[in-house]
Amino acid sequence: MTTHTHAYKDPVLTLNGVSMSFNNELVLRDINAQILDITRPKMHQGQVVGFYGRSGIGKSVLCRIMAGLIPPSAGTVEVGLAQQPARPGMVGFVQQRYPLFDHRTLYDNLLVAAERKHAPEVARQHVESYLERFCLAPHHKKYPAHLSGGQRQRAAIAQQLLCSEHLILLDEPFSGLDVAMIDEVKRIIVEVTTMDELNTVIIVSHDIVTTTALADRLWLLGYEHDAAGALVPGATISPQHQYNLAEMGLAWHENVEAEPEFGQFVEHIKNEIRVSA
Ligand SMILES: Nc1ncnc2c1ncn2[C@@H]1O[C@H](COP(=O)(O)OP(=O)(O)OP(=O)(O)O)[C@@H](O)[C@H]1O
Repeated sequence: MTTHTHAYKDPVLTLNGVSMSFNNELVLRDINAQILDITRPKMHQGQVVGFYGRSGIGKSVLCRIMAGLIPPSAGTVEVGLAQQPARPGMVGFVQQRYPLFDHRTLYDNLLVAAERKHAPEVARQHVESYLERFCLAPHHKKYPAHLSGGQRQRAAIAQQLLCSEHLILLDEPFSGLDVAMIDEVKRIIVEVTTMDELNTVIIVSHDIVTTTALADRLWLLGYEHDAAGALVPGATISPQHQYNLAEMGLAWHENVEAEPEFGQFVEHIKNEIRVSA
């Protein structure tokens, strides 16, 4: 196992007693979790959090709460070094269908996002730099309908990064992609986290191997049982289901997936997911 030294600083995301009910049905129960800014020697790299759980357990609901799109029934979400309550637009949220404005070119889609945060001239510079970084420059005059699935996805990630405050949620970024595209999305996620030490990407995925290989931290949403063995209503992320891969020597590094400890850990996670619902 490779040892990678690291240190933690201030929080960049705090979930404080988050619960959510719909029509008296408790979906999420008392979630307490925190992501701290991580520093590594000679590296300015952010973090990737893999977020897992059985289908229908509440991952999308928690993402919408973290993105400030819906308020929780109880608890708070605080974002960024200033630890401000999450508001719409603060947290980038790339949903599966990659929503872009169909009647605007790719360039204009990105410019609208960048102008939410920057003055027009600075916004243009940011858009041009992101078009280059995400290999989208040759397509900047195209409308979303004329982009490939992968290009739309890269555009949606760039759009959310341009207007958000370092935190970005990706909902199933690997689903429906061929192996070459999965490699490309992985490269982009690594690129996003290496852009800025504060950049944090939360990946909701059923693709445990691909996501764990990229992750520094994992959250597993599941149910708990009471002392009598009965299921407690409402899914939560218990402390033992908040894994710190940096401390386990399994945080992202070249070819981590080839290491025997990685394979054993993935099997452990799969088993935990099987028994968590
Ligand atoms: N607006 C709503 N009103 C009522 N119930 C809702 C609402 N939104 C979500 N739910 C319920 O909350 C639960 C969790 O849904 P959610 O979409 O978060 O699951 P998920 O873990 O993202 O599932 P999947 O992996 O299949 O996408 C489901 O039972 C769903 O029906």
